[in-house]
Amino acid sequence: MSSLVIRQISSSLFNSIRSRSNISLANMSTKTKFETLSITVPKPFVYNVELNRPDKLNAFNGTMWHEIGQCFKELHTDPDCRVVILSGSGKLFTAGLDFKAAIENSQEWGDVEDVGRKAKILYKHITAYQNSMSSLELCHKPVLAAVHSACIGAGTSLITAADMRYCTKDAWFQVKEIILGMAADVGVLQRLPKIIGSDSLARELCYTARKMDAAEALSSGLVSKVYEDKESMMKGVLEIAEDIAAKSPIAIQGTKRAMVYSRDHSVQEGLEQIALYNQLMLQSEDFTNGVVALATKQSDITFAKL
Ligand SMILES: CCC/C=C/C=C/C(=O)SCCNC(=O)CCNC(=O)[C@H](O)C(C)(C)COP(=O)(O)OP(=O)(O)OC[C@H]1O[C@@H](n2cnc3c(N)ncnc32)[C@H](O)[C@@H]1OP(=O)(O)O
Repeated sequence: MSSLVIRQISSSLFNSIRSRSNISLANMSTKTKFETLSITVPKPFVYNVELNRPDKLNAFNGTMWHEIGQCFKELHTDPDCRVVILSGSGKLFTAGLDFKAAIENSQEWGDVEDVGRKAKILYKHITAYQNSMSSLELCHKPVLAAVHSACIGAGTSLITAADMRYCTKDAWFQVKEIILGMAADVGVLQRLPKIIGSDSLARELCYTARKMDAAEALSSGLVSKVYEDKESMMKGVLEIAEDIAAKSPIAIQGTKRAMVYSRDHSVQEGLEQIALYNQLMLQSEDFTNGVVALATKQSDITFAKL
């Protein structure tokens, strides 16, 4: 064995021990407290963000819109978080827009007479809500949506900004905005056709607001897997999340960034983006350690926090 490989192996083992010692149990507790979200850490590096207004069917009020954006912005830079599971508490995932809160909030622009000024206020709200949804995508950590029972309106927009989706067999999805007399404006029209790969089916769902059941969600590619019930879903999704959390965070975050970027750019632009990323990241210890582990058949490799 060459001295270079020996040096690499010792560096790899050192980093592996250092990474393990970096996993501080003190950090694995609920962090920032949110009013409408519950954050827990079920396994090292795996966070569970739960929509937590069960008595209001997890409907989106102003606070929830704001806190989702705030939460994913924080998780984006949290080195203890490598993967996020997004679920809902109570009887269903979410009933979508809280129409009672929406009626109250409309007073802010309802009293303004001039159409241009009203429009400006509405624009501010719409773009803030869009940013809240997009925060899942802008967060470099993979987000796994776990849906049980109903996922309506804003909820369907929310899960289309996640990386992967899973559901229970009693789950159903609805793009309901058309019934409210509005064109959906927080991401589902943009993201759904690309996820399910059928523009025709996406338009049918958005124009008719018909419910899509779990079997159709699976066959159309909206979800990756259907589970018997919420308990088995949470267990199964946690296993997938743990698997991802054990991988190099540089590799996982780079992969997410490349896939989000490539969805919206040409193949050539995507190739350039990943070449620029990897010209830096292939110099990281994760790459050296990963290759050495493979070459020396080490199976328990761990990676330092990022
Ligand atoms: C710029 C903003 C862009 C965002 C736009 C987003 C748009 C959308 O999200 S459109 C979708 C809006 N949501 C709905 O239309 C869902 C309406 N609710 C239902 O269909 C049913 O409630 C549901 C199937 C979710 C559950 O049915 P279930 O029989 O189990 O419960 P209910 O007896 O119907 O409801 C229990 C109480 O919850 C209240 N409630 C239900 N949904 C909402 C909601 N979205 N917002 C506020 N409150 C909701 C319902 O009124 C009942 O209250 P109470 O009568 O006081 O017991």
